[in-house]
Amino acid sequence: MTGHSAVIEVCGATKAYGTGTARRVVLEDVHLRLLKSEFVCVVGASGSGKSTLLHLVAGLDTATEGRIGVTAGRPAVMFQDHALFPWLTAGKNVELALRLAGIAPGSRREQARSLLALVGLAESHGQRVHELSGGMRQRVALARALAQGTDVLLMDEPFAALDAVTRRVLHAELLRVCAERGTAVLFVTHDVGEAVALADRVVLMSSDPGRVVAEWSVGLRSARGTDTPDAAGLVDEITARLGEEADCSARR
Ligand SMILES: Nc1ncnc2c1ncn2[C@@H]1O[C@H](COP(=O)(O)OP(=O)(O)OP(=O)(O)O)[C@@H](O)[C@H]1O
Repeated sequence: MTGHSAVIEVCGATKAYGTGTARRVVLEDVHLRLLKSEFVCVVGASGSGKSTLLHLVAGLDTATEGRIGVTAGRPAVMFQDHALFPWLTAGKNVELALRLAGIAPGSRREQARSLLALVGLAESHGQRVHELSGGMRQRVALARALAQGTDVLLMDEPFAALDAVTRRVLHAELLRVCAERGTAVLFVTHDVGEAVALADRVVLMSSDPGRVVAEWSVGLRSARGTDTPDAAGLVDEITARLGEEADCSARR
């Protein structure tokens, strides 16, 4: 991997599914680089290959061409569906991840407690997942992802199923936790407002095939996470460009 502090480096990644006349190029020559502690949101129309890109970076699928480098082993992944064990307590779910990360049995319980406290669930250690609200479950999922102890977190619409207020609270929590731990985040969403609220950088993908076609540095334009006129202007600008891309792909 080139560059000192890049934690994710995607170089010319192409992904095609099928063969012969059924071959379909979903991603084409995608380049993307994330530095330590950087928060990058990927937006694009449905089917533009955002999830596919995340799967490639996660090592859940392989690129047809190109190279994908991730430092510090396997990144943690968090999806819209929390995928927790509902019959286990919040604490046990996190402890399980700690066990898989090779943490010694004696310190798992304490570490699970402090991770749950970090995501604002200090009191819920002993509660079973099925007793928790949707927002609380996503917090447990975040604690479990953090339990893997990696510098890189990959998130695919993790808050899409939550109401606006809960989502806002979790945005603030996520930014705080990642800043505290120096975690880099690659976050997929089709909500441009969410992207501008969270990201240092927003990357826009085209469809058919998915390519990185535009990029905005949010920090240069507005303070993230706030309802400033600059942030609203940036949301409008990115949304307009997203619309142009959707029109282009509809004409192809
Ligand atoms: N295993 C697969 N086999 C064949 N085609 C696939 C496979 N996985 C994804 N695709 C196709 O790749 C394209 C991109 O899918 P992907 O889920 O990455 O898009 P997306 O931008 O994340 O979409 P959305 O915003 O709707 O979640 C879609 O047309 C999808 O049908």
